[in-house]
Amino acid sequence: MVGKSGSGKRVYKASAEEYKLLEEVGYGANAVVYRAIYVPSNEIVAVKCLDLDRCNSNLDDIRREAQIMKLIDHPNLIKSYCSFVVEQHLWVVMPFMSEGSCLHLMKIAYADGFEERVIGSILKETLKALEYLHRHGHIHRDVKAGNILIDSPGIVKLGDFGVSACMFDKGDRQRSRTTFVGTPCWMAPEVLQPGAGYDFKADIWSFGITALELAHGHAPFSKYPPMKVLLMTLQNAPPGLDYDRDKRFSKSFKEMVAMCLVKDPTKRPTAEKLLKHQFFKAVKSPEVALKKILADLPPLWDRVKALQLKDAAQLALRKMPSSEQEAISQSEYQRGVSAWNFDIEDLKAQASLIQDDDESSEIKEDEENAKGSLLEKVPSSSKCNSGKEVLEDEIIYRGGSPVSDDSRSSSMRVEIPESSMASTSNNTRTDGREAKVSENDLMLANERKVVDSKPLRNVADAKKQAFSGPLILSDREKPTERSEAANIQQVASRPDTRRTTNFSGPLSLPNRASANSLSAPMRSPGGYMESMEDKSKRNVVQKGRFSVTSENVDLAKVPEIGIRKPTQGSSPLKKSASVGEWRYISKPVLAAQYSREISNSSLPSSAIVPHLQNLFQQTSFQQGLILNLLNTLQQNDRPDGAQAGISSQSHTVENDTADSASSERECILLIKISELQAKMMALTDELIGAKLKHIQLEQELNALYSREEIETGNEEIEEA
Ligand SMILES: Nc1ncnc2c1ncn2[C@@H]1O[C@H](COP(=O)(O)OP(=O)(O)OP(=O)(O)O)[C@@H](O)[C@H]1O
Repeated sequence: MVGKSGSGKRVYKASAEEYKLLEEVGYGANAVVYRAIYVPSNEIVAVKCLDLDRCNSNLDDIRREAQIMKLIDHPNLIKSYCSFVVEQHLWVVMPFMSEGSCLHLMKIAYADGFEERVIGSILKETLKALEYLHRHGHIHRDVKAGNILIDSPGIVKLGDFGVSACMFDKGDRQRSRTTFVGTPCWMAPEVLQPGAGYDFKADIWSFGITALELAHGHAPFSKYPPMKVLLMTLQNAPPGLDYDRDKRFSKSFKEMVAMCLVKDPTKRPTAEKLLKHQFFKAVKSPEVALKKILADLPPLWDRVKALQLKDAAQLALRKMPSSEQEAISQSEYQRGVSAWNFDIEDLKAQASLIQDDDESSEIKEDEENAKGSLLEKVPSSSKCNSGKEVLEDEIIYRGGSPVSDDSRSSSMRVEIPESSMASTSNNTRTDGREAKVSENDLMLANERKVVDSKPLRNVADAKKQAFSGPLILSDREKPTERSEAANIQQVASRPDTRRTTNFSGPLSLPNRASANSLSAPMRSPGGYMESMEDKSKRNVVQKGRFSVTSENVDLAKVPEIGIRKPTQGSSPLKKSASVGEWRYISKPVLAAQYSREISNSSLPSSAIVPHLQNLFQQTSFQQGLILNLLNTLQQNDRPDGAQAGISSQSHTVENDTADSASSERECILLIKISELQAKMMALTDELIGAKLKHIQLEQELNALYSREEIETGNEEIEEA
């Protein structure tokens, strides 16, 4: 089997042996992307390795989709040269976009977003791609900065079309799919609204969100937990560029964004019409507009590594036993990974976790700006904690409204078996490679490390991993069998990071356990529209798990960074097969080993980061344990006898003294721990900065060397 390049001249063989995978240049919810060499012609290409196991799809359908991707022919769309199956992966060969995605660019160098002229140029190219797709009856459904790819010297292409996340649901697959996939921040309200159905105008909404993302460096609401974003998208006024706050942007840009972000899809312009908007008239060609932002950047793979390291460090720092799910989901969410499987039970559970103590100004601004019609129906005092009610009203009941046409509804509705709910295991990286940062990753050399198809085999290995440990800190293993008492006990034994900031009063239990134990089944008909011609055909918003996928960072690996790799199963932190479940193995022996290794070696500063992370994790974990012990002490000493077997009479003066002494100790410990945390964060930031600087210096040095070599060569020639 062979494929052809866009020009129709080059032929690509559909066989893994013909491709040499080089560095990892990107990762998404379902795929890892590599720079690769097409051996027969020595050409650089990109190979996207899509994990079919995670797609929950019929192979023929995926093949058909890949064919569609091959047929696409537009300068602003990434087309595939060919695709083929390697074990449980689909390899899609496509042009290599040397500057990566706009999201990567922002993360590495433009955290606050791009200048308007850059944005205009990127958006115009993207819009041309959308216009082409829509004209041909396709909806992209995943327009976002992470899917807008750039090649030097400024070619902009929309990617992730056709294969990503098995977006094209047709025929049988529509019925068999058990997850509703999308990237919440970018999703149009009608997409989130079960039963509403949607068409190509959903792309225009996502396009508007992408404009905001490029302007601010992040999508609106990205700091909120995912389920809150769903509610906010449905209930709040649409986000937009603020006329005062976003002074640096022109009126026409603001207008253009506002046109896209209208809740009623029929009122949004088509891509064709939008292209004629005033804003796009003055836009320069991307080669000119993007030149400045692409200058002086390290190679894509080094950027990706740096980002991975940063992500890993951030997650590790935030990672605490009871907040691991929030940390991961938040990270994924902010990255805009499109693998969110919505499950109302989990949504309800998450809703109960929403707190109004968000500190970021963005969140406050968002809340101030939010003048949602539906939200107004909810008493303000209960908005946050009543997320559950809001969900029930707005999602469950509306979503569950019966579809009158029985035959249609039977083909639309999908009820996920309990087993599949329990087995949603998306925690391993999509290609099965050890996530993120390995010892090699930490080496800053510009060596081009060649990888083979080993990562694909590792998937199976990763899945086979037995996760066991003496201390199980998850309450999710058997939700239906667990008693409330057991929940409480388990939660009591689980440290909660939020407590660390609360230095006074008794340590309260989080409500996650009870929230998570909600188990009422829910079905939800929903709406996808396949194409413009197919508007009447309603698709399924299926029940699935609100699954947290952490392909981006495998925290289980973080403690291993920079040290000898422990044997399988000996990592102190393991992911279990079920979502969000973590098991901790407290191992002082490992800690001792780490410190021995650190002190015995002259490691470069970059290699120390992971050790710091590890120390930090251990500290956090110990902190959790201390808190739990203190909590248990407090509960046992409580005078009201609420705890079994304790009577008020037993509360003596000694107990009072012990109480105050222990709470004093608790305070001191907590303060110390917080100080340690702050120091660790500062150190990690510093080291990451140093690493990036190192890369840059190395490049400069290399350039100097080669210049010198050339000069010496010239001199020799002259002398000769
Ligand atoms: N052709 C390419 N050249 C260079 N980098 C690429 C290419 N294709 C994809 N990437 C990088 O890989 C990342 C992931 O790819 P992609 O979005 O296709 O995967 P995915 O699993 O579908 O992700 P998502 O979760 O965003 O849907 C992109 O964000 C981009 O940074």
